[in-house]
Amino acid sequence: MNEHASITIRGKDRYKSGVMEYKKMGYWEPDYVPKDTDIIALFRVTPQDGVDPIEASAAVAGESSTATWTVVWTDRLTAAEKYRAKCFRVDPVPNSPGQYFAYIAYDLDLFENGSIANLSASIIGNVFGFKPLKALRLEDMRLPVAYVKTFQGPATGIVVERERMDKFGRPLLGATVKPKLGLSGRNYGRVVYEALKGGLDFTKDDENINSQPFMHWRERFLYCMEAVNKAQAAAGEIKGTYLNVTAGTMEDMYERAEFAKQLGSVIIMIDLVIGYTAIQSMAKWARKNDMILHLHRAGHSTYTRQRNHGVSFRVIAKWMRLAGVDHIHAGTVVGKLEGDPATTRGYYDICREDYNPMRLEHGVFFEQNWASLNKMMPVASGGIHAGQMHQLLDHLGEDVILQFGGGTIGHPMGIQAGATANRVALEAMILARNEGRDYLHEGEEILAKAAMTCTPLKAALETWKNVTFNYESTDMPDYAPTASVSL
Ligand SMILES: O=C(COP(=O)(O)O)[C@H](O)[C@H](O)COP(=O)(O)O
Ligand SMILES: [Mg+2]
Repeated sequence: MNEHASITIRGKDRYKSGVMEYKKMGYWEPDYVPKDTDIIALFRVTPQDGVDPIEASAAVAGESSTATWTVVWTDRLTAAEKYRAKCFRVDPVPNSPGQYFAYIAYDLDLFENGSIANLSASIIGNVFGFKPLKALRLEDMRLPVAYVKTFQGPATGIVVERERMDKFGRPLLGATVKPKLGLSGRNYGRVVYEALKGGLDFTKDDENINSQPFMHWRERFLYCMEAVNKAQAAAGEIKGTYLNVTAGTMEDMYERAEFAKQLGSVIIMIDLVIGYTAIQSMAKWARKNDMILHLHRAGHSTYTRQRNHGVSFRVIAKWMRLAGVDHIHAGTVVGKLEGDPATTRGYYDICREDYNPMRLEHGVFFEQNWASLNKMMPVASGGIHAGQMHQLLDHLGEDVILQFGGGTIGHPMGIQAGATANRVALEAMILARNEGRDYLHEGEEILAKAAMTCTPLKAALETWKNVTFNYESTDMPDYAPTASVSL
């Protein structure tokens, strides 16, 4: 579609009152070469029937930067040509009739330093409800170094987290306390103790555990930290439990975080639903208070899952690395929740690399320099169990937290046994990898051998051997190896 030349109306006709197509107002500039300092957004645009894709894409550029539905003379009081976002490329989406990838460049001056709220108010502000579009999805963004550097980035980062936790050379292990709701503080603390004593590094609150009538937050924090301290003493290892400080107000969250710190917790937790500004505030608090900050992505699937509308999780992962969380739920591939292997790989790369090359096969459309921002630890959680250890290590690598909630607490011999099964399975797999074995293909054999001297692992493998979640993914990269979609 790039054969189209610029059709911007220039001179005095440009500012005549009335309605003018966005592509004529200067929001379609196919010759524009993005500057190193520009923010670039890639949208998947599905125009209404009969709407020109270029005009639809120019409208997205317009409505996400300076434009409104009619010409306004006040544009002339500004550096309008600079401030207009410019759609510079529109490509049909491979194998998806009626959908187009629109590349839009935004001048850095349009954004406030260090504010996801401000960035998102432009990029995903009004445009998603625009009538000429049937659907719209923000697929990816390129964030210039000059902008990245205005953010704090992860409060602690993978390297320092490993040093503080004294865990090296293997994924970390965790478990979400189950049932999600209803346990009293004392029973909750028992689950934490058993899981940590049995061999896990972390336990965690679930996304919807805050301060309910059956267990107020102080009860939970007190019993959890008692459990952490006892388990550390018993195991001789450093342990932690993510205390969820999510609450209705910032004041309440700070109060809960301060109490967690006072009790000696190394980590606190927040949910994505608290909002970008609250996340950034908690990240600053975490950096100041030497606390690891875990983010549960609760709510994300309402807008990340469908391929034609919403915001890709890869964009949310980028925003969260800027915002400064240390952990982020990023998918398991093999577990119970949405997660195509290639797309998930893309998310993990965004968390863990210093520099992301463009990898269309993983859904990563832009190279991204992270400019020394710390790395985020991805968290794999949701329907995973010890029998998948070889696949988890192969898909997700070493810098990851593997979290088995049901896969620890549901063990037939009890919670400690469930934790031990996971720890032994992981260590057996790491040893096999370090010995140079083809652990992916020999995985079942490696686990079976380890289970000969570990009854808890034997029981785990027997209980969950047939549990798989093989459903078609809804979100996969749209990648045609022959199409040229590089910038
Ligand atoms: O409670 C769990 C997992 O429990 P279990 O281990 O018993 O399945 C987490 O909230 C989800 O994994 C979140 O999903 P995601 O990590 O995809 O955001
Ligand atoms: Mg949960």
